[in-house]
Amino acid sequence: MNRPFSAKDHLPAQLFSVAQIRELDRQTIAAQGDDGFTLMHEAATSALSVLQHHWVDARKITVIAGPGNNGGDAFILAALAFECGIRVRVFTLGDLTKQTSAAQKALNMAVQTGISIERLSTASDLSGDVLVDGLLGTGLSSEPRDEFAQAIAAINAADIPVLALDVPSGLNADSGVVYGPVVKADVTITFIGVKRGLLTASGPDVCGALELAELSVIDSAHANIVADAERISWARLHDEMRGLAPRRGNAHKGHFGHVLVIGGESGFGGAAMMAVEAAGRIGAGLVSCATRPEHVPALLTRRPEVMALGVNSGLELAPAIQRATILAIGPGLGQTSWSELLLQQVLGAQQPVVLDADALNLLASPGWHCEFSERVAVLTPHPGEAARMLGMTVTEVQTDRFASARLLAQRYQAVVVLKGQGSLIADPSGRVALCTDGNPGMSCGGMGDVLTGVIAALLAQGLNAWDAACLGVCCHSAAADVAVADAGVRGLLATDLMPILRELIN
Ligand SMILES: NC(=O)C1=CN([C@@H]2O[C@H](COP(=O)(O)OP(=O)(O)OC[C@H]3O[C@@H](n4cnc5c(N)ncnc54)[C@H](OP(=O)(O)O)[C@@H]3O)[C@@H](O)[C@H]2O)[C@@H](O)CC1
Ligand SMILES: Nc1ncnc2c1ncn2[C@@H]1O[C@H](COP(=O)(O)OP(=O)(O)O)[C@@H](O)[C@H]1O
Ligand SMILES: [K+]
Repeated sequence: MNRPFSAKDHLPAQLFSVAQIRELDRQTIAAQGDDGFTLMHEAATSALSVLQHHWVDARKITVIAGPGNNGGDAFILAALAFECGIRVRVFTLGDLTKQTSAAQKALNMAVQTGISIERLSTASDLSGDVLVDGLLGTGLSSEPRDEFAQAIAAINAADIPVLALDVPSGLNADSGVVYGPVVKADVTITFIGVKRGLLTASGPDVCGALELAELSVIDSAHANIVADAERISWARLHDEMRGLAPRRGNAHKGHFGHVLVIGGESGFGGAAMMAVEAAGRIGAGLVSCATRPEHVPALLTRRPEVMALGVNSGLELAPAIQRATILAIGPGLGQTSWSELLLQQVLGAQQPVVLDADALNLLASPGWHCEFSERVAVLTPHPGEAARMLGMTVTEVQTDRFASARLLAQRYQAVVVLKGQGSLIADPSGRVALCTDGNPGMSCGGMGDVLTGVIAALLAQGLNAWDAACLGVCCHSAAADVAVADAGVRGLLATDLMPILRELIN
């Protein structure tokens, strides 16, 4: 098996909000005692070396510079490239009378080298070996306005590799949201720290290869500012030994917990079966399943190891709950009176619990809200479920995934996994981790059910809610990455992950 390696593992663990980056920026510039030109020069220097590293043969580049400091970076890069013997064309856009003094100096530096500086228009010829996108950085405030939108479209249409400075123009680097047109970069060199939005929602779709130049940010600034979120991946957690301890020889099944999966209303039996199988493959000592009786034969045929309980009225559930050490409810649960009766009993029990899918939809409905401050609980909503739980639209949830995950964790007093590209794990104290594993092959039915089983089995083996959620999300996503490595993303099935989960967890 290929060792799963996140393409993001060269990046540090610390992820920052844009406000934090601006503060690191501000404190460093204050200490340097200038208007920011020194830091800008350093940013441009590192960007040029990234350009030359990725495009060794680049002899002719076109630089597109906006009116802000992102444009400032671009002007200096143009000047430095010219001095290295690269042919450079620079196009500008926007109101340059609004330039900061650092950006003005940057423009002057480019002018003084003798580079031709032109206004970008629809007739401009975007040619060369590389396009440098210095249009908009962290200062983007909304959907790119007219001429910026046209410029972005022209950059994307040019069919020339793009190096984005700091942020692909049009991407909100704080949230990962794209409001409208956005540059699709081949490489993004981001400055000072990794902005959290580059790694979640649409961020990874437009950054291309992401590189970081930390620049000479002063130590005292870093000491004052605690990163907003932590980047995690399977390889990182594994290297830091944040997983399960090796089993001792004298172990028995009672040491590894008993997961009871509850779900599988008529027509949805497979969901519960997938959670069951994943829990087994991650190493739960025992796995039971309470489901509609009609699903029991199929379940036992696929997995005779499971203890299958056919539940009709719902009242048969109590003894099974008593025997379990971990409850996992939701996969295929439905929202019928049967589902409600099962959920009620789970909410009345004490064991650590994983809640997913329809269990979350029920929790979101009137009269069902509850908090888990007295109980170990992991909630795993996708953005649609999160929207129902927060009384928002999906767009509102995604507009600030970090805030949405934190709000849910706080409201439910539980660890929350907000799923989707760049899955977030949040706890009630506001701590957030972002998983950089995973791929769009996972956008298929049943993937979430597998995750439920994975997290339940990690709880069963003694991890706390935070560690089980972080390790579970990374293991699940890394398994999907292994699964698509040779065969591609289309056609991945949730059950394809099962044997890989087993190899990874060992
Ligand atoms: N020394 C330093 O400070 C360092 C800074 N660094 C660099 O600075 C960048 C941040 O610079 P920044 O704050 O000037 O913002 P930036 O991204 O250039 O955009 C602002 C301009 O865009 C415009 N604009 C905004 N929204 C728009 C829209 N929707 N559609 C159209 N236009 C829009 C806005 O105009 P306004 O809306 O105000 O009229 C304004 O003119 C950062 O990403 C990094 O690259 C690094 O070099 C490290 C050192
Ligand atoms: N594009 C993607 N990139 C990374 N992970 C993804 C992507 N699409 C889906 N996933 C992951 O796949 C799983 C899908 O879960 P969910 O939507 O609950 O599926 P289901 O309800 O069908 O079981 C989640 O863990 C989610 O994070
Ligand atoms: K940019």
